[in-house]
Amino acid sequence: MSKTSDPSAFPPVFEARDVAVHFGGIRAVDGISFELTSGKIFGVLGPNGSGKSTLLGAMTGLVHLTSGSFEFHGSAYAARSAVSIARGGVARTFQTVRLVPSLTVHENIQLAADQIWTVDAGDGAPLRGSRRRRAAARQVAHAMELTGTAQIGSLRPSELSYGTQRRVEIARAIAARPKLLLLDEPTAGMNKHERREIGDLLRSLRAEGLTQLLVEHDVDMMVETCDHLFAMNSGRLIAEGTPAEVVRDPLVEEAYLGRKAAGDATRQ
Ligand SMILES: Nc1ncnc2c1ncn2[C@@H]1O[C@H](COP(=O)(O)OP(=O)(O)OP(=O)(O)O)[C@@H](O)[C@H]1O
Repeated sequence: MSKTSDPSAFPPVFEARDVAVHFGGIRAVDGISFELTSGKIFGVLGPNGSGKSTLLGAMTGLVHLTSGSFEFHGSAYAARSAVSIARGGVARTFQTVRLVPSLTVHENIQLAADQIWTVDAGDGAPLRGSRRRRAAARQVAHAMELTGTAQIGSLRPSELSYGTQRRVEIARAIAARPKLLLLDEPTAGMNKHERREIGDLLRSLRAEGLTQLLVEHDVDMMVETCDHLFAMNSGRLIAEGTPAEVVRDPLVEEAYLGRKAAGDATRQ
């Protein structure tokens, strides 16, 4: 159980129970359980190939579970399609930028809102016509404001720095008005300044109550940004707790931090 949760006061937003994803003989995710509670930033640390992206893929319906189950706001969803999971409120960004090159920033962000906005936030009634368009436009404007992309709405992805493209991707995910946002290495390829900006952005999303699960290799950023960390190795959860606890865990040091340090030394 997540140490950040008090089950009686805050039922989990998301629960994974003994989840496994096998590709033939490869146990990419090998029987892990965890809970995500509301309005916090959770992080997943782990060396290359430890199963982090496969886990996010399974959580978003892009990868089939071999066994185990997920619950989102108390409802099972392992068998649902990726589209229905997204419509249900789980959004994600990918390791590589996936913006549509021929569309402007605004159009890219609008795309997500158009696909997702089918029901009213309050009463769940289907939204149609101008009501639907107005609701989507409000959410697009809000996502662009939050991510600092409002001033670049008319530009195309090729005119933006890599870091800004990543921010547009986050804006697109937020425009789908998720209840849970999964971020796969959002700061990959960014400089220190851009990484700090992304950290600030994730904290401002947390202040709005958005639950987030972040996969990152930048340990400093994870420690600064996350409320609770999970550490994976060879498809298994080897530690969880506060960032300070997890980075000091001997199993994590051996599996991830030690190996990274050795790798860094090799490259120098
Ligand atoms: N579609 C697939 N078919 C076969 N094997 C796969 C597939 N996807 C992932 N794997 C394997 O599953 C394991 C976990 O991979 P995964 O990409 O989830 O790790 P990761 O922790 O996200 O790694 P990285 O940090 O490098 O992105 C690896 O051994 C990988 O080669």
